[in-house]
Amino acid sequence: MNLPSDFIHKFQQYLQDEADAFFASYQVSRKSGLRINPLKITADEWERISPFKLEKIPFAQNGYYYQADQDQPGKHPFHAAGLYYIQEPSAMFVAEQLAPSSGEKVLDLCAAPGGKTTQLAAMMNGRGVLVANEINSKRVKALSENIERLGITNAIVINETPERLAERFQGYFDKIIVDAPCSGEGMFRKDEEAILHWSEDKVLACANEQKNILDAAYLMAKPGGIIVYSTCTFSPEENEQTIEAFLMKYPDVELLPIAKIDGIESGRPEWSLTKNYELEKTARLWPHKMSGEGHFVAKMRKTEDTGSSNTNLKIPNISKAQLKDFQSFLAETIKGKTFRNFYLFNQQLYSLPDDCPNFQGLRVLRAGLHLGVLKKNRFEPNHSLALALTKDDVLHTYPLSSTEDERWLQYLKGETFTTGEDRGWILVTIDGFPLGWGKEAKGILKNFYPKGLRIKV
Ligand SMILES: C[S@@+](CC[C@H](N)C(=O)[O-])C[C@H]1O[C@@H](n2cnc3c(N)ncnc32)[C@H](O)[C@@H]1O
Repeated sequence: MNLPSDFIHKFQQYLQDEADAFFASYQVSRKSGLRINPLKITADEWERISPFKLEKIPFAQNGYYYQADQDQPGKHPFHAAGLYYIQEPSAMFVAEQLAPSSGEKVLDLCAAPGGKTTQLAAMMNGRGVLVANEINSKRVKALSENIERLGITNAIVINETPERLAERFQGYFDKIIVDAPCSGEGMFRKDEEAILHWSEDKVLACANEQKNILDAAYLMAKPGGIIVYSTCTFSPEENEQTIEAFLMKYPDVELLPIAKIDGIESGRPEWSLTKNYELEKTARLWPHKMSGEGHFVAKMRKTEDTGSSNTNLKIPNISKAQLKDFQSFLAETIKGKTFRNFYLFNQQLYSLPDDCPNFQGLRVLRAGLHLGVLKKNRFEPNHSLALALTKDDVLHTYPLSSTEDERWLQYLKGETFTTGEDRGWILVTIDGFPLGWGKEAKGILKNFYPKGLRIKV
């Protein structure tokens, strides 16, 4: 791998004796990670059924290293069933620092494709409000799909600039992650493009952008609210110096300590412009000190009250009579599970989180749980609903096995099945975990796995 010469020169200066070990890490193959989804499976159950050779990641609850030369977890049907999220190991450390609780109001400001969002959602366990925002209109679609796949029911996916979001969510959030766009020096092993696009100008441009994004995050935090800032780059301009500038601009913000475990080190106060020794509290994950690509993380608390702008949405916005076809679907398909906070938008029916904020007028891709669509005299369930259920929530399943035959592959390709029965909506499962819907009539199970997700033949 050919590292940019300016990059080598820069880190020889910064790292001195350590520089050779740092550069050598770029020549070693990287370790891949996956994080299991506790919304669907416990660690014990996963360790019993895992088809992959795994090793625990010490600093991330639910995180495992896998052997990329032996296994392809992205192609296993458990991936389509949302049992795990494939994530770079050191990235898993970031959301652990925010550690939201059930019921809190949480923002992931730069969220796509959803690594941190899905981790935060698992910690929130379906309660509270999780706003996942992504500025890029293509990347936000992948974010929305990942939220669906993992069965997350309390997220609102938004495609706005941080500034526009801040106008609407002033003083609203208990906890915010700013996983900032950066020069990606920790991506060099994974992505040659990151090397080609790197320059010192890019580092400085990213540092400017990061400061603007943090301004918006500051406005959106409640008094007492926590902001976790992270990058996957090493340049001090985007890390210690970005936080240094933030602390100088907002004197009410205080840095909070991060536990330095398992090879994780302190940030480098000596790399800040004012040698602010508080920056010792930040964390650096170095690829030559732990198994992962590297990250910088800072955890802060805002103390001042800077006003608030959001009000709750008025829900439900739909009458009991309009819900008639949905109620018939529930009676015929679902057992022992209720839904609330109904919200109808263009005939699409959602179940919103409790205390849902007013998102009207913003570009929203997904709000809470997408239940389905009200068609003329019938209700058609959405794929999101299938992935948010368990096999025990429904009257009928069509069980597929990941080991016995390849019918799961036929299902993911969109094929129909002959069942000989006529039971209506059926939850198709893989080893007991929902994969999607099928509709059975006159002995044929029609495939409702979304066309955009199907495996191409
Ligand atoms: C490091 S990535 C986020 C990764 C994500 N948090 C995850 O864990 O999967 C940074 C994101 O910031 C977005 N971004 C780029 N410029 C931005 C800006 N000016 N404001 C907010 N987000 C921006 C990028 O599109 C990108 O998706």
